[in-house]
Amino acid sequence: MELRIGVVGTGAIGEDHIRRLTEVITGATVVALSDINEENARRIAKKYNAVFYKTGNEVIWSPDVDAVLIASWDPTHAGYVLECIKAKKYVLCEKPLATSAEECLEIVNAEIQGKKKLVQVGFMRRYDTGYRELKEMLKSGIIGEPLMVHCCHRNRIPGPQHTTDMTIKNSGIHEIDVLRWLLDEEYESGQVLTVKQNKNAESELKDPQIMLLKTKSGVRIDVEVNMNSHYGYDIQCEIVGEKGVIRLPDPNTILTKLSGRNSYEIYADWSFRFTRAYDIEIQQWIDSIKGSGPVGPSAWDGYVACITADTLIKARKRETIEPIIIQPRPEFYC
Ligand SMILES: NC(=O)C1=CN([C@@H]2O[C@H](COP(=O)(O)OP(=O)(O)OC[C@H]3O[C@@H](n4cnc5c(N)ncnc54)[C@H](O)[C@@H]3O)[C@@H](O)[C@H]2O)C=CC1
Ligand SMILES: O=C1[C@@H](O)[C@H](O)[C@@H](O)[C@H](O)[C@H]1O
Repeated sequence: MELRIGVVGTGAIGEDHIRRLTEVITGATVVALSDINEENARRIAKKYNAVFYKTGNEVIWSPDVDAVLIASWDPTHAGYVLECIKAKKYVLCEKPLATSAEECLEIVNAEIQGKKKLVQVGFMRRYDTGYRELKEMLKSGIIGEPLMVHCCHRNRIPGPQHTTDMTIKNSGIHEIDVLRWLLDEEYESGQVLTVKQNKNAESELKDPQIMLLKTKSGVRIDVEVNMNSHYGYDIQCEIVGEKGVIRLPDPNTILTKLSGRNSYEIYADWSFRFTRAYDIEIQQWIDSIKGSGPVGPSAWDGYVACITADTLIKARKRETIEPIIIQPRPEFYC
């Protein structure tokens, strides 16, 4: 049975997910889409033989749509996810789940009231081969207990209208989620350092920033989130354990030997770096919702990531170390 998918938001990743659902993923067809950029959405609808709807809610409530993928701007996510829960439809929402922890809790409570897990959040790094291997190695105990984690999240240039808070809530939120998943424990406290300003950054944008996190067991984490690396998209993660160190591999690009140099390509952005992870994420989402329901990052994971990001933003503004206070996890998400 082909699952009929509606897509809300057909910008960069929305269009890429539509291509993926059409050309790579099996068992699903994009039948409907919407975007406030009507001209672009109509172009994509024509290209993929889907129906254009004027509003996202029309896509969500359409009887021709079985499940929804949300890839519109961050502040629109919560409203659309709540609408999907009302319509009792499965939804894969790009990260962040919402732009505040309060909105995330509203989603969590609506899902619990509906008595059915419908929501998955687009934390695709959990599907990246490198991160999965790191998790397996940590579990094997080969490096002993993890003690420290050093990460870099470097973007070549920021997207339009990128703000200082978004560096944490839109970009750094990937590390917030994936490190909690890797280490399999919650955070205790967080802090953000701003550093000497990159003069290539827009003047209002504090860039780069360093997120510092401490987990409940005492693991210390530092993450450089840099929106203006200029040289490329570069994701690094090194875990220092009691007996050794493990490190996320760089993407497997071709080694070129030319003019007296060895060189590897560095990808320009996330769409190249995580292509395979998105493919696996979406295929597993489709397969799971045809079966007993989503098994990927839940609305609860979306909430924990968001409250952590909110706390880090507060810590940066106050120049303090802030406790990360997470509500008790409801039985529904255990
Ligand atoms: N998992 C990942 O690695 C990535 C996730 N994302 C997430 O995906 C979302 C979209 O990001 P991009 O595609 O890079 O941005 P984009 O700006 O290229 O596309 C966003 C689209 O949303 C549309 N939109 C805005 N308000 C809307 C509304 N009320 N209803 C319907 N459409 C609306 C815009 O017109 C635009 O076409 C963001 O939430 C972002 O955080 C983006 C890139 C990578
Ligand atoms: O989610 C993503 C973007 O929205 C974000 O802006 C980038 O910084 C991330 O690396 C990318 O994965």
